[in-house]
Amino acid sequence: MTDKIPVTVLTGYLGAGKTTLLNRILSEEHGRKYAVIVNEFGEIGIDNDLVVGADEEVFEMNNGCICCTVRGDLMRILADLMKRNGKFDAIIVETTGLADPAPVAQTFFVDENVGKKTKLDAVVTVTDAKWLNDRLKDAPEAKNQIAFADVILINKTDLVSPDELSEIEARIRGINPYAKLHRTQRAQIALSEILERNAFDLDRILDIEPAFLESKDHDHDHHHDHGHDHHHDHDHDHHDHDHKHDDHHGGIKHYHDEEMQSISLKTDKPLDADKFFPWVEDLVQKEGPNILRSKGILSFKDEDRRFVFQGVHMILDGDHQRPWKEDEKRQSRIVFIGRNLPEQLITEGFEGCIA
Ligand SMILES: Nc1nc2c(ncn2[C@@H]2O[C@H](COP(=O)(O)OP(=O)(O)OP(=O)(O)O)[C@@H](O)[C@H]2O)c(=O)[nH]1
Repeated sequence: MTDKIPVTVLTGYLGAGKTTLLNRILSEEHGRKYAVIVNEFGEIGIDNDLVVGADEEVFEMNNGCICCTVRGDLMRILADLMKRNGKFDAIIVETTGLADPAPVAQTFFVDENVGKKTKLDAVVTVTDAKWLNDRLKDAPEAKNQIAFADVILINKTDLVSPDELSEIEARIRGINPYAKLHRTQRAQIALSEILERNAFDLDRILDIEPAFLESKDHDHDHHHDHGHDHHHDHDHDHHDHDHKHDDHHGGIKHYHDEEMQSISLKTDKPLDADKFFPWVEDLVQKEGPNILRSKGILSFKDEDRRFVFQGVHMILDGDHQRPWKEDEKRQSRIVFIGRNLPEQLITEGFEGCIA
C-alpha cells in the first residue's frame, strides 16, 4: 500500500501528439484532479495555452530542456505541489519533443523528497507513425523515448498504409519489446491504458541504464552550453540548443541534437489571413524537411477568435478556437523548430503577413 502520488511522464518526438493526448485526458470525465507540468523547446510558451481544462493547474517550464537545465525547476514545482497535500490525485508531466526521458524519470528516484511523496507510474511515449522511421535515423532522442517507455502509442495511423504501420511496429518492438503498444488516431485511447498503470519497471530500466540510480549531483559536472538568446528590436527571439557532446547526468549518458534550433516570432499587429496561409504553405513546402515543427496562436484582422496553427514538416493543420478574451492581448505568436532554419527568410516572411 502506498499513498504516493502517481506521476505520468508523457514523451514523444516533436509533433507526435503529446498535447493531443494530454487534452484528451483532461477533457474526459475522470473525476480526478490532475496537476499538469509542461516543458517546451522555444521561448514563447504555446503548449500551455493549448492545454484545455478549466480545473487543472498548468505549470509551465520554458526555455530549456526538462532533462538538464530545467530539472531543478521540475523538482521545485514538485516540491511545491507536495506541500499542498490532498489538492490533486495525480501529476502529468509533458516533456518537450527533444527531451531524453531518462533524467526526467530519474528525478523520481534520486531526489529524496520527491521520491518520498511521488512515484513514477509510467513513461508514456507518443510516436508519429508517419515520421518515426526518419527520426530513428537522425534523432537519438526519438529512440531513447521509445526505449524508456512503458506504454507506447503509435499515433497518426491515418497517415500511413497498413504495411508501413506493421513496419513501424516492428521497429518499435526491436527497440523496446516490453512496452504495451497501442495504435491510435488523434491519440484516442482509454484513459485506463495511460494513467495509474503502475507500469514503470525499474529493473528493466536498470538493464538499459545501469547508472540510473546513481545520484551524484548532476549540476556539478555538466558543462554544456544552452546557446544564447538574441532579443532583437523587431520582436523575435532565436534559440540554439547547443549541446555539442554526450553528457552525463547523475551517471546517465545524455545526448542532445546540437543542430536543433527554434525561431520564435510575435507581433501585436493583426495578421492578414490571405497573406499568412499562402506564405506558410509555401514555406513548409520548400523547407519542410528542415522545419520539423511549427505552431502558433494567431490573431487575424476582422476575426474575434484565436486561430491555432499547427505544422509537422509540411503537414499543416489549424482551426479557429475560442474568442479572444476581453483582457487578453491579441498577440500572434508562432514558433518554428528545426535544423538549418532560414532565419531571415522566416522573419521577413512573417512580418510580410502583417495586415
Ligand atoms: N493526421 C493526424 N494528425 C494528428 C494526429 N494526432 C495529432 N495530430 C496533429 O498533429 C499535430 C501535432 O500534435 P500535438 O498533439 O500538438 O503534438 P505534440 O507532440 O504535443 O507536439 P510538440 O509538443 O510540439 O512536440 C497537430 O496538428 C495535431 O492535430 C493523428 O492521429 N492524425
